[in-house]
Amino acid sequence: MAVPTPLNGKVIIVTGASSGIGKASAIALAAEGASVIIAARRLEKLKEVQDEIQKTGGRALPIKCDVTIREQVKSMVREAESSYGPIDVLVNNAGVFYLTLMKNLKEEQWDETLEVNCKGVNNCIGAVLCGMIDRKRGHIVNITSNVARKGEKCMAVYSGSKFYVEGLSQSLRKELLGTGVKVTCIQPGDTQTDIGSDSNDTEVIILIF
Ligand SMILES: NC(=O)C1=CN([C@@H]2O[C@H](COP(=O)(O)OP(=O)(O)OC[C@H]3O[C@@H](n4cnc5c(N)ncnc54)[C@H](OP(=O)(O)O)[C@@H]3O)[C@@H](O)[C@H]2O)C=CC1
Ligand SMILES: N[C@@H](C=O)C(=O)O
Repeated sequence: MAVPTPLNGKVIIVTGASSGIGKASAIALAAEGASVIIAARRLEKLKEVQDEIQKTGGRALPIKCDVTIREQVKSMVREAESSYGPIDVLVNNAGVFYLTLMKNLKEEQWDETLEVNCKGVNNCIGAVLCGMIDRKRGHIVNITSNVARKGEKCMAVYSGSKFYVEGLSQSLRKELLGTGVKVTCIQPGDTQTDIGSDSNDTEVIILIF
């Protein structure tokens, strides 16, 4: 007989679940009995994660979604709810990271970092929040970073983007007091994933390696 767990039957969205921390989190949550919606841009990778979850008897629904595009996020949440029911937990994990010195003006990387790490978080929260408030329950989990509380060189824009999420979370937590909706930030330590592998600031690469 299956042992009941606190996550049994919960409906949980994990963004950025096609690799790294999001993928590992989705697999772990499904193993605890949650129905997991796995969202990211690379559908083929999401399907591999779904296969891995289903092989051990878990439930996972892959949905292609770019968190920077608000309409795609709303549609992902609609599809998730029509398949699995109301969202209990949103894990805002999708993120990008470039190691770069600000003076080297990697402007496209700055913009992408803010689009994904800040606006993507707004879009995802915006798509689930009213439903959670109406149901008087829900949990928003934001993946930030150690550099969300203390800056480090070569990470100015990334660190700023994660400070943003910490600030948003503190304010939202106060705004939601008494509603039954919780907000949590998690600051993972350094984890070996593909993040940062597209960094191409040669000065940083020379500095670090
Ligand atoms: N690794 C580490 O040391 C640490 C990581 N973190 C944070 O953890 C989170 C996960 O990072 P990690 O697992 O390391 O990195 P990965 O690069 O392995 O994962 C990042 C995920 O984000 C997704 N993603 C990126 N852009 C978008 C987008 N526009 N829309 C939807 N999904 C997107 C990617 O999927 P796809 O490309 O398929 O869209 C991918 O699944 C990030 O927020 C990161 O800042 C925090 C502290 C330490
Ligand atoms: N390693 C950094 C990015 O992934 C971090 O600690 O946030």
